[in-house]
Amino acid sequence: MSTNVRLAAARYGKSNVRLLRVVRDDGAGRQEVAEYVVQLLVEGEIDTSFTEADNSCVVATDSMKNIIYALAKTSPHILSPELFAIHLGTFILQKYAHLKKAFIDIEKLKWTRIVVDGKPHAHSFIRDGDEKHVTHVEVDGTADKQKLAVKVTSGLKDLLVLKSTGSAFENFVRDEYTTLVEVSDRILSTAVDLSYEFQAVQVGGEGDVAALEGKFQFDKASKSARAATLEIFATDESASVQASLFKMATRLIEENAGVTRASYALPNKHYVPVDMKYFGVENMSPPVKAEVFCPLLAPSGLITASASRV
Ligand SMILES: O=c1[nH]c(=O)c2[nH]c(=O)[nH]c2[nH]1
Repeated sequence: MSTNVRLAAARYGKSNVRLLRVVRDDGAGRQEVAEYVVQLLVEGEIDTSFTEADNSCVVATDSMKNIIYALAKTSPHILSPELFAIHLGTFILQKYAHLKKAFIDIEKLKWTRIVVDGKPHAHSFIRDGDEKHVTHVEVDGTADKQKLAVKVTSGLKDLLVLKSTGSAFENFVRDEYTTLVEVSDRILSTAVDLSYEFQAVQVGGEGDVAALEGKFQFDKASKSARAATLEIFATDESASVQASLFKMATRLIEENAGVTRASYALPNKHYVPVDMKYFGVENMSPPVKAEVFCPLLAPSGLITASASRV
């Protein structure tokens, strides 16, 4: 074995654990469903499994998958991806003394109630979009297993939006490399990738998990983040993706007291006006008020930024 190489970092677990949980409210004759894709990784006293082929410290990733399914059955928090992730991280660290940190990612798929005769149906749902609610939870029991440090970052991804006007892009750097014309009116389209961080908290055990919902109102934050994103996108007279992005992040932080930071990654999915003047059709009358556009698959711009509470 080499003497000048050491294990610098190690983390392992199960990814892509797919589950759907039915929650029955027989009294109300209603059912809820939650479909998740879960990843659970851990850190701790596991180095010898890498360096000495010692599996005695390895909780098998197969067992981790079983723990995810077992808690999906028993957890009172299953309908909240954030609370379920905290419950899962807390559970695994308190069960196994040698595991010190847990990292949980959950992607929640979209199932919206079908409306029949104007009323939401009791147990039928439609996948109405590719958009996913996501959460990333870090639980740290390094200092104290009865006082776990918890960090939650939630967000959404693959939310595809387009506006056909109300967007301009002017006054940018013009030099020998510039071919883009300035436009006062253009199509703006993006696939929103958003994440927002909550204040760090301490959790003693499963009993404390429910209290976090009262503190952070994860579900309300998720709805408010989505609404802030969509409403600013629609109503802002956009000077650029950059300027609209910062307005979205500002509103999100202002509306959610528990959120400390909001980060967006917004691809600028270009729609290019088709130039038809060569065959005598006026599509682009200055300043480029076009009506027929060609969607460009690639390349796209990519605008990213974070805003934080001061
Ligand atoms: O909103 C935009 N921001 C840019 O930085 C940029 N660059 C570009 O070519 N088009 C756009 N649009």
